[in-house]
Amino acid sequence: MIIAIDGPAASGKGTLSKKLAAQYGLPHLDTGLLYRGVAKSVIDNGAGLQDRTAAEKAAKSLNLASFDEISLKSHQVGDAASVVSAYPEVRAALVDLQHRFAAQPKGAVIDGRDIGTVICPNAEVKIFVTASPEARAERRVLELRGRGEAPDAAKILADILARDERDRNRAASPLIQADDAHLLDTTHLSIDAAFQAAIDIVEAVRAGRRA
Ligand SMILES: Nc1ncnc2c1ncn2[C@@H]1O[C@H](COP(=O)(O)OP(=O)(O)OP(=O)(O)O)[C@@H](O)[C@H]1O
Ligand SMILES: Nc1ccn([C@@H]2O[C@H](COP(=O)(O)O)[C@@H](O)[C@H]2O)c(=O)n1
Repeated sequence: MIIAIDGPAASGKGTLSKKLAAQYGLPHLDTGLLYRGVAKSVIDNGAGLQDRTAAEKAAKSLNLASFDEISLKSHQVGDAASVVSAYPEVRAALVDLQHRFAAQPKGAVIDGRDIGTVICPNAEVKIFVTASPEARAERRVLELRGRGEAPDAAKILADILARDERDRNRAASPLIQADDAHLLDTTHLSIDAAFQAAIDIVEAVRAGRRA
């Protein structure tokens, strides 16, 4: 079974994906980490984010084994990732890896922005996770505080809005809800309630396929 989870930044995709993967015994891929890896590599190599050749080279030589998730998960790297992810050549370089992950015998839970629309259009279950920008910014602020940082809440909200704008309006694989995706708005849901709602969606789809 392939479960495709898409949605904007800090909507709770990763949290839900990890929990669904544990629930159903499936491997999980956070595709945002791939784009973050490309952005970090470009930055570390001293190239500018507008340098498309450097970004494509970084995407083609991405080494997952060297990923340091903590540094990749920083707010700045997330913003940089949304710049390089708009380059079609970067996206193209990362498609095979995602397809190979999805082709595992038991299936997979994969989260990102274009999983239900481009990477796994035939996924059995598609969930589009969303939440208001304010709720997402508040979650991100709490997350960063938990890591010992002192984020500026107004700037975090502005950055989330700017990232939404870039991700939704780019030409290559924009963030969009697939026609057959189930919308899950977590604005007023706790993590546990959102997880239960996601399980309800998966179980309803499975029951429908059995019927
Ligand atoms: N329903 C929820 N209620 C409150 N906090 C939540 C909820 N879901 C997730 N969170 C918290 O919000 C933060 C962002 O969640 P998460 O990393 O899952 O989002 P994401 O969509 O994967 O983000 P990104 O795409 O930017 O990586 C985390 O600190 C997480 O614990
Ligand atoms: N399938 C994907 C996944 C991510 N992106 C881009 O990467 C940025 C960071 O992603 P996070 O999920 O880790 O926040 C994101 O803003 C997107 O620009 C993507 O394009 N496609």
